[in-house]
Amino acid sequence: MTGLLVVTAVPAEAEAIQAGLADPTVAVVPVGVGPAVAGAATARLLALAEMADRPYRGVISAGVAGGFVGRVAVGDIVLGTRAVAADLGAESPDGFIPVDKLGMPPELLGGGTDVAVDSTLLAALRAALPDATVGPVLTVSTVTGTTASTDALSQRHPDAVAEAMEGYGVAVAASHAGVPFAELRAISNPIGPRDRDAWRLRDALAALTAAAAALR
Ligand SMILES: O=C(O)c1cccc(C(=O)CC[C@H]2O[C@@H](n3cnc4c(=O)[nH]cnc43)[C@H](O)[C@@H]2O)c1
Repeated sequence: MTGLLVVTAVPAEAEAIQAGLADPTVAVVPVGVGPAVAGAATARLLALAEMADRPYRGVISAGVAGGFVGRVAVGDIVLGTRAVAADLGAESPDGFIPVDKLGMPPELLGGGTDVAVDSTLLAALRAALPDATVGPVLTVSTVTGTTASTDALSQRHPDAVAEAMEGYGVAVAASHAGVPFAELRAISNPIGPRDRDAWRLRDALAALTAAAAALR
């Protein structure tokens, strides 16, 4: 049995986590941006480890994220309770319809649009990061960037704390491999009208480095 696998979107996130790690058995791999590439790359890493008879004992989707204003602040650490595929579905004149409400056979939906994180892994992370905000983390393929879409998303997910672009894909890969899943994010920007200059990447990456000691 090997240690934990931590997957990030970009190398800067992986380097930030690597810089704070205390446990040498944790592997940190930047796998790419978005749920499809992150899910496929994670599935491959998990399968290779399994074939080598060195399965990972957990996989964590980690990196920076947008935070819902009023629920979390820039620089905060978030621990996901569920990874929610928030834009997987259909638009309609009456609003967004999640894919699991479109009448498709459930077996085609791979467990639905909402994957719970592993309770044991989450409990260990909560104990090590008592100041973290805990709640559902949305996975989107398009970064939310208007007031209208922010309000709609916030109303559809009143308990969600953050959005990022990989968690659901990594969660599905973990679920198919039978490996416990969790999500750890540092808030780099508020979710809202797009303002790339307002992103506090350096602060968020520093928060990731500080949080990385909890990954063991
Ligand atoms: O340019 C850099 O130095 C740099 C350093 C670290 C990270 C990046 C990214 O571009 C990260 C992309 C990654 O961040 C997540 N993210 C962050 N904010 C949001 C958001 O408001 N909505 C959705 N996703 C967000 C996401 O997981 C991206 O993959 C650049």
